[in-house]
Parts: sequence; structure tokens; C-alpha cells
Amino acid sequence: MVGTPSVVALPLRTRFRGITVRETLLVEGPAGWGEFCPFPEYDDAEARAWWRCAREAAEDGWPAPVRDRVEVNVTVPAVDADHAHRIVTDSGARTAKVKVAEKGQDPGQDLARVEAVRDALGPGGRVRVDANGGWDVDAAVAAITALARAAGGLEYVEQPCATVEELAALRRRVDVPVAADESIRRAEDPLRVARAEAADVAVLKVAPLGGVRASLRVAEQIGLPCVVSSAVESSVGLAAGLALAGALPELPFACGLGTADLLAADVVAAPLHPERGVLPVLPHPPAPDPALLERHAAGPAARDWWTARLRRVLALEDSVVPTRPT
Ligand SMILES: O=C(O)CCC(=O)c1ccccc1C(=O)O
Ligand SMILES: [Mg+2]
Repeated sequence: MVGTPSVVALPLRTRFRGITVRETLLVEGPAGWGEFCPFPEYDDAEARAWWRCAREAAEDGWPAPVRDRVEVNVTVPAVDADHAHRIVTDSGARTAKVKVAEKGQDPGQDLARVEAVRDALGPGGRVRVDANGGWDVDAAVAAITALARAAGGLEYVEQPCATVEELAALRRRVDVPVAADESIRRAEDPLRVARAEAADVAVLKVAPLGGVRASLRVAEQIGLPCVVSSAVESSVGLAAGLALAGALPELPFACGLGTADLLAADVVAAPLHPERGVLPVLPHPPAPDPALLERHAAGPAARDWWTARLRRVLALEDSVVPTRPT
């Protein structure tokens, strides 16, 4: 790598996944900039794939894309209905992904949110929901039936239940297509979901799957239509997701890569904010602006935590422990 890593703390515009600030580490290599930002609760073993994604961007570069632009969904956090309506209208996107089953909220709030999102999109838009594994099978059947009615149709439901077995059981009981996210990115074996006939759609996140090339191999083997989604990276890491979306042979759905809009600050001068629901595929990661790295630099405790974490992950990568087959 070239130079020392930068650790930044980027404020979110609204709480998402229980956080209000996204911390991330950026490194420069001979091919450009890479981003390492495994969620804080992930252990070092799980963080290894995220490092491989950052290293690919910084050292190897990405395979050639087959398209130069990618349609994205607007991501709607678990906010109230009026706020959801405004987020969708402001985005100009034709597809919205709405967070549901948020802890501490009730089903009525989910229904009001998806109703508002449908109203903002109009009848031609597409609404998908993401429960992050928050329902058991019976609760999922009830919630999906009610949400599909409130939304005037759902494109798919992402990770309605936590386990592959539950997804498979649910899938036989509802007409709405089921997408798998955590069951792919956090699984020992990301292909199990397909063998179990537990999903209609595969959500691919480039960092937890170990980079663009590793994700392309998963896409090839999983045999399901794929959607690329972010992990709320800065625009440096989002560019890796766009490189994957750009290189997939088929891309039948809008991708969840519009999440620069969730951030109140970014590290590059021209952040990857979608225009009318479209983002460009970039040949290389965008370089951070040194003034923005400085302005959003994390405090000393966070900087030490991230650099120690990276050092431990690098030590694991250099050891001979066998890695998950892909
Ligand atoms: O897919 C999107 O629209 C945005 C990304 C997103 O929802 C997400 C971001 C960080 C962590 C988890 C998730 C998720 O899909 O569950
Ligand atoms: Mg998800």
C-alpha cells in the first residue's frame, strides 16, 4: 500500500441500522483507493473478505464492465411516512427499497411507510421491502400479505426471515418473490440458499463477498438473478459495488447502490449521488479529496481501533488458515 490508511467518521442524514455515524478506513495502492469498513460487530474472520475487496481495488483494479450506467433504488430507512414520501420524491428513483420490521416499531408503521412510498412513486414505480431477518415464517406471511396490499404490489421481499430453512418454507407460502441478503453475505456457503430453493433473487454485497471477482464467481454459481447492494460505504467503496454491477452479465433489477444519499458527508469531491435513479460505472475508484479526509478524520480512539483491526486481519490473511471456497 501507498502511505498510511485514513480513518474517517461520516455522519448519516438519518439513523440507519441503528447507527448515526459510519466509520471507515481508506487505503491507497498502486491501482487506486480501497475501502475497508466491515461493520463493527463483525469479528476478524468475517472482516477478511472486506479486506480482499479493498485490496482488489487498491492493488489489482477491476475487470472490464459490460455497461456504463446502473439503475439504483432509493433506500428508505425506518422513518415515518411523511419523511419516507419526501426521501422518495427527492430521489427521482423509479424503485424504492423500504426498511421494515425495525425493532421497536409496530406493523402499522411499516404499512404507513410503504403506502407513502407507493404514493410518491406512482403506479409505475417498484416497491421492495427489506426485513433484515426480522420475522418468523408465520409473521412473514401475515406481514408480506398486508404490505403487498398497502404497497399495491411488491417487487420482492429481502431477507424476510433469518435462516435459509425459514426462507425456503416461506417461499412456498407467498407469491411475492424472496431475495436473500444476509443468507448469502454472512453464510459459510453462499450457494446453499440456491440449493435449498430458498430465494428467487440473490443480493450481492461486494465487500463481504471479497471483491468484484469473487462476487462474479458467486453470481455465476448461484444461478439466480442478482441485485448488487451497498454496505453504506463512502463513494470509494460504492465504486466497487458499481464495478460489480457493471460487470455482471445480466442485471435485471435496480441495485441498492444509491446510499451516498444516506450520508451527510463523503470523502470525494463529487460523491456518487444518483441522478434520477442512475449511477455511472467508474473505471477506477474515485480518489478522496485530502481536505475531506482531514475534515472528517475519525478521533484517535477510532483511528487506533480501525488500524489495529486491519493489522489483525492482515495477519490472518498471511497465515495458512484455509479460507472459504468460492
Ligand atoms: O440495498 C440498499 O438499498 C442499501 C443497502 C442496505 O440496505 C444495507 C446497508 C448496510 C447494511 C445492510 C443493508 C441491507 O441490505 O440489509
Ligand atoms: Mg438487506
